[in-house]
This record gives sequence, C-alpha cells and structure tokens, in this order.
Amino acid sequence: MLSEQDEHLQSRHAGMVRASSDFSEPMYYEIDPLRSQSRSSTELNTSSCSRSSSFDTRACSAMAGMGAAIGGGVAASSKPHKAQDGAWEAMKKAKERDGGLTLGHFKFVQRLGSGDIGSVYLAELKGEGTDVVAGSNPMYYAMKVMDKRALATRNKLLRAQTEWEILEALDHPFLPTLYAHLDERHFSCLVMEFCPGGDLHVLRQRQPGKRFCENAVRFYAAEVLLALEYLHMMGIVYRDLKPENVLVRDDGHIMLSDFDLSLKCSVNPVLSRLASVRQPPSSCLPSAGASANCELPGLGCVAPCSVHPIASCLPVPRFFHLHTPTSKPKSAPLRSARRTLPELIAEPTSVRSMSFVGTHEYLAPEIIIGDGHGSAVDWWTFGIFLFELLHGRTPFRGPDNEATLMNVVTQQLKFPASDDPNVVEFPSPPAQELIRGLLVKDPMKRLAATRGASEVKQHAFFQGVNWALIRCAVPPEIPSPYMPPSPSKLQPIKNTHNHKWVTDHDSSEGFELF
Ligand SMILES: Nc1ncnc2c1ncn2[C@@H]1O[C@H](COP(=O)(O)OP(=O)(O)OP(=O)(O)O)[C@@H](O)[C@H]1O
Repeated sequence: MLSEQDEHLQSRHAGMVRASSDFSEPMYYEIDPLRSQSRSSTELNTSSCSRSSSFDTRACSAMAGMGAAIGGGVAASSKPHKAQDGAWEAMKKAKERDGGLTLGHFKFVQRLGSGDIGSVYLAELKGEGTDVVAGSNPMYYAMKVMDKRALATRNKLLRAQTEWEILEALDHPFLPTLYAHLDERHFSCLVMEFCPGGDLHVLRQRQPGKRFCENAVRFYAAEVLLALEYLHMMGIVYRDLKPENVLVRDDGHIMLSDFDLSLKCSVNPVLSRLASVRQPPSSCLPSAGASANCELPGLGCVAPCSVHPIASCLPVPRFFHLHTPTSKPKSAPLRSARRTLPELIAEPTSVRSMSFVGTHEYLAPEIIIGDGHGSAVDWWTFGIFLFELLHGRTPFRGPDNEATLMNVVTQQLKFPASDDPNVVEFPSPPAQELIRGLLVKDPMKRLAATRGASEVKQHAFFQGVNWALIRCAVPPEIPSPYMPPSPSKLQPIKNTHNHKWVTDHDSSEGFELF
C-alpha cells in the first residue's frame, strides 16, 4: 500500500491542468480527470476557450523569434557572475572554434525529467574538458529540448518564448545560467547549468520525518528569497515557487528553475529611507542561553528559538553573523544608523494578471478568486514553501484539487501539533510569525506586498543571516559528485513526435537526437 507521502510523490509529475496565459485571449483547456490531486503547474484561463487572432499573431512572431537562430546556436549575452565558470568558457571556446553551436556538439547522457513544454536532458559538450594533466573532466549541461511542432499545436510557443527571454536576462547565483539557445529544424533547445543535487522535494523525502530542520529551511529560504528579490527587481513575477522547482547545485546552493509560467512586467525600483525596521517580538529573539546552547564553535550560527530536535540538526549552515553572549553590543548610534539606511524597494506592485497559473496547493487566494493578481502571489507561495519544508506537507491540501482550492480561500492557517511531546512549539515563534504574515489571504495586507523582499529579509526568522555572504556559506547538504550512468543502463527514448531519435547503447557515446 502506498503511504500518503508516496502517493503524493507519485502524483507530482502526473495529472495536468493547464490552459491559457497572461494574454487576455484564451488558448486551450486540458484536464486529466484521472488525477484527483496533482502537483503539476497549472495554467488555466477562466474565460472562454476560443482562439483569437491576436494570439495567432503573437504566436507567429514567437515562432519567428525561436527560428531566428536556426543552426547557429545563440549564446546568451554576457553573464558577469559566470566569469570564472569552466562550463561557460568551454561553451565559448567551442562556439568560437566552430563559428556556432548545434545539437551535434552535444552527447546526450540521460533524461533528467520532463515538464509541460519539453524534456530536460543531461548533455555533455563533445571534445571539451579533456585535460592532459587532470584527465577527463566532462562538461555537463542541462538541455531543455522542446519540439517546435508540439509547442505550436498545443499553443505553447509564447510560453517557451517567455521562458527563453527570461532566462536570457538572468545573471544571478541562485538562478539558471542560460549558456546557449539552439534553434534547430524541429527542436528549440535551452542549454543551462546542470544541477546534480536533484530538487528540494526529493531532498525533503530523505530527511528524518521527511522535513527539514529549521536551520536548513532558513538557508534554502534565504537563497530563494534573494532569487525572488532579483526577479522582482527585473520585473518578473515567478508564480511557480514549489520545492520541485528549487534545484540543488553541485556545491549545495540552490537554483530556481522553470520560468514558463512567469509574468514579465515593468518595475520602478526606488531607494527609500526606512521609517523603522520591523523588530521581532522579544520572545522570538534568541536568548543568551539559547544561543550558547545552539552555537557550534566557529560556525557563527544564531540558533533558532525552537528547541525541537529537528531544528538542531547538523551541519549548521555557516551563513549567520556571529552572535555570542560575549559579543560586543552595537552602539546606539550604530543601531540608529542601521535603522535609517536606505532600502531598495523593487516590488512590481502595479502589475495585474487574470491568469489562473501555478500549482494547486501553492495557488494564492486572489488567483483562485480571479480578482487579478500581482507580485504578492510570490510571497504567498513563499509562505506555503516555508510551511512545506518545515512540516512535510502544505497547509491547505484537501482530498482533491477542488477541496484544496476551497481550503486556500476559506480555511484558517493551522500549524500541526509537534509529534514530539517534549517540544512546546514547532516551528519556532519567528517561523510561525513569518508564515502567518506571508499567508494572509488579502494580498494588500500580506507581508512584503508593498516593500517586497526587504521586508521579509528583516523578519526575525532571518535574524543574523549574512545576506551578502550566503553564497560563501556552507549549505546543509552537498550532493555527491555526479556519476553518469553506464551505457548499458541508458534507456531508449520514445519518439513521440515522429522526429528521429537515435540511441546508441553499445558505445559510451550515449544517444543523440536529430
Ligand atoms: N538545470 C537542471 N539540472 C538538473 N535537472 C533539471 C534541470 N532543469 C530541469 N531539470 C529536471 O528536469 C525536470 C523537467 O524540468 P522542466 O523545467 O522542463 O519542467 P517541470 O518543472 O517539471 O514542469 P513544468 O514546466 O511543467 O512546470 C525537472 O523536474 C527537473 O527534475
């Protein structure tokens, strides 16, 4: 018999409910009635289902855009934060040497997964990474391969185009680097950074009690928060935050993936003087005693208030400022100077979309009600994400999708009682307060609705996080180095759209697609 968790896991990639987009014109509507509850992303349009001429025009220009680089392989524009990246250098070298990139430059090693608009493969750049001294050090990439005909017949061209445009604009340590876009006759391919650590949904299943300790949650949430902050600053509302879309890099840091449901809009970042910094209730601040108990020598961790055993798991991320009872208290002028530091507010507050997009358990009430939504939906999903990482389930999940949606709109948020009789409160009071602030049903009253990420960063739950140095912090878990499957274990790939797939099981060449 399958446990609830296993069933939940099984249904993650099956069962799909999708339809239109942010363009006012609806495109299609598909439902898989066999699945009562799925974790797939949703793209439903609440209006009628006729296709419009304006869609056709935009879809045609999207198709033209995607075809503009046929055969050449368009490398994404410069990515300053990838200056020292070997994968980036190898790609540049191959491109300069051969005057462009094609699918022929890659050896396909295995299928990593598939989503609504394409499949993602692990691909190796042929002939690169072989070093006489260091030996063979293959350059791996994740390649999202989209069948252009399938995209066109399923009205997904604009989705694919949006994802490409967004990926091309990104340059952030916790967001994917687009190394190249290959536009071949049948396929449109996005070549991105490969994350060998899987996703946070899978990683959570491996934790004791299938939930992360609070320190780990703080680490992952802090990195996701920085990624969301950057996206909002770029005028991108992500709309699909869930553990499945948070991938783990080889160094244990995260990468937010999957932008085909994102919304692009304009934003006007402003620098404002803080009137006051939200101070946590004194009961939430780590006491000297708690700090002494939970601190590991040399790790500089501010321990969370909770004394739950899960919250004290090891290793403690090394991304907090050192707070010890012996730390010199900050002087009053320094404290007041910090309080009046200018704050960057880059929240695209004026954006409005009527689309029904997201994942059922993560949908914000305003999306379900259909009142129009904006960037506040990302703060709602951030609250659900925190809850799920801490508790191993989302707060409003019902027996089926319809019940889930009803619960999101009507049910009060409740934290499950701790299964440990010695623990009075889990998660810690600051974690509960943050989640409550994010899961306010009225988007106007939701935490971060106006001041965005800055407001969340100042919350007591993140107290002591060294935001500037998170990238150098020690993550809760570092994945083991990636080992490619032996050629005999490679599975043939189904050709679903009549294009030619060649599998080569007898050689170490993997398989290729044409
Ligand atoms: N850069 C990557 N490194 C490693 N695995 C990846 C990478 N990108 C995607 N994957 C894997 O491929 C799968 C498919 O990804 P994709 O972004 O196409 O769709 P999805 O997130 O599953 O679904 P959808 O687009 O329908 O919401 C993911 O579930 C993930 O496991």
